[in-house]
Amino acid sequence: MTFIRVKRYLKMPVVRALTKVAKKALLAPGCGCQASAVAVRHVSFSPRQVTSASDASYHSVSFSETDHPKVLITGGLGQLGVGLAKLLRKRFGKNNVILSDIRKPPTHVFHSGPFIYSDILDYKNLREIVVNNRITWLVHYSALLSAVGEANVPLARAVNITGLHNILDIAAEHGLRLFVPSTIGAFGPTSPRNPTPDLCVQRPRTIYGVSKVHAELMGEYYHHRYGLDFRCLRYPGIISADSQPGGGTTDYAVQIFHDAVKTGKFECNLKPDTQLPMMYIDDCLRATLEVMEAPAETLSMRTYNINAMSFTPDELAQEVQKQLPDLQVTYNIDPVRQAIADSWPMNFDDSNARNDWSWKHDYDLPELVQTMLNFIGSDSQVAQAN
Ligand SMILES: NC(=O)C1=CN([C@@H]2O[C@H](COP(=O)(O)OP(=O)(O)OC[C@H]3O[C@@H](n4cnc5c(N)ncnc54)[C@H](O)[C@@H]3O)[C@@H](O)[C@H]2O)C=CC1
Ligand SMILES: CC(=O)[C@H](N)C(=O)O
Repeated sequence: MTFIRVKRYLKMPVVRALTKVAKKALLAPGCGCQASAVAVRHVSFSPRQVTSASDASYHSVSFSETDHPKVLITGGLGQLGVGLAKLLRKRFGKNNVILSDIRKPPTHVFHSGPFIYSDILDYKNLREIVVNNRITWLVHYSALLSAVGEANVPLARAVNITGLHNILDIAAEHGLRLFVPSTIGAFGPTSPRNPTPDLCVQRPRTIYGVSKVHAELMGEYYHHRYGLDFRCLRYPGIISADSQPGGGTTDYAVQIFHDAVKTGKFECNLKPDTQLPMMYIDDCLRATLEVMEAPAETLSMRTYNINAMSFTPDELAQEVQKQLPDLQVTYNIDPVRQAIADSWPMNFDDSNARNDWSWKHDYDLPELVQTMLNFIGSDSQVAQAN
């Protein structure tokens, strides 16, 4: 039994390739005891993989496409994770989707399905969760977004880059299907901005953007080198009514709705003519599920742009004013966010996603505004009644 497991383990492409590298280093001329210790330290995956050998083979062999996936969402208490868990639980069953984060979940989230503490910087804890829960899909949402990332570069580098390395290694070792979102922020001032295609110059000027280009490239590298089933969508700015954004450049497009309903006044931190690609959360989460379920042969790429609409603060304000004519909008520009927005795409070309796996958005600007106001309006009426 042990023999069979070790054989299966050695058959995993990632282990095979990494074992070769380790062997080569160990067999290099003049390589004695001391040198082998150095080699093992250099190939730092080695201790991680040796200790998880039997579990790794079990998981990679046992997953069948006809089974429901067992999903782990990291960073699940942010703007997107709770909504994604709800959608995936509807499809795969409540107990097949585990939300995780380093924050304490609100009561309604805690009672809505499995929640677990997971710090993506803690490799062993992450591995334990994947093994004990027989995880087959990993949706990696933990990140520091563009504006908060610029405010704390060392933390953004740790979470967005070191954390991603842990995720990639775990996913490769355990044969997981891995989704990592990228962003319009993975492009920079030298990228074509209107429209921005999938493949072009990517020289972002934020730690967030740099870390996301790194994630795209590392995921694709692991896919080609080790067969990791890596899938990635570049999201536009996401707009949601029942979850708050986590400190990005596109956050204004959520805040305007709350302020419009609650105070009738909104102070915008971007210039009125700053055009950015945006999407309603339901479209974003559906796209995520669709690309995760897409047959591998339909994916001509592993990283796709997706888009729904593009607008400026002025255009958004005018659309909101059609419903709430008394809304007053003023502008107080945040230079950090403005500089970031000025380097990002104005329009996103998502034709590859539309052609390859039939991506199609449901919400344009008028439907987005109507939906947001209905949701926030009814919510504030309930709050006032209570
Ligand atoms: N919301 C948006 O407009 C867009 C989001 N994305 C991407 O989608 C993903 C999810 O985004 P949001 O939910 O908006 O982000 P968010 O900022 O709202 O949430 C991120 C979560 O990561 C968690 N986190 C931070 N450090 C962690 C650690 N060490 N271990 C585990 N969790 C940790 C935080 O506690 C937080 O709950 C991110 O990767 C983001 O880059 C991409 C483009 C647009
Ligand atoms: C577009 C994003 O990635 C995010 N909302 C941000 O503004 O940082």
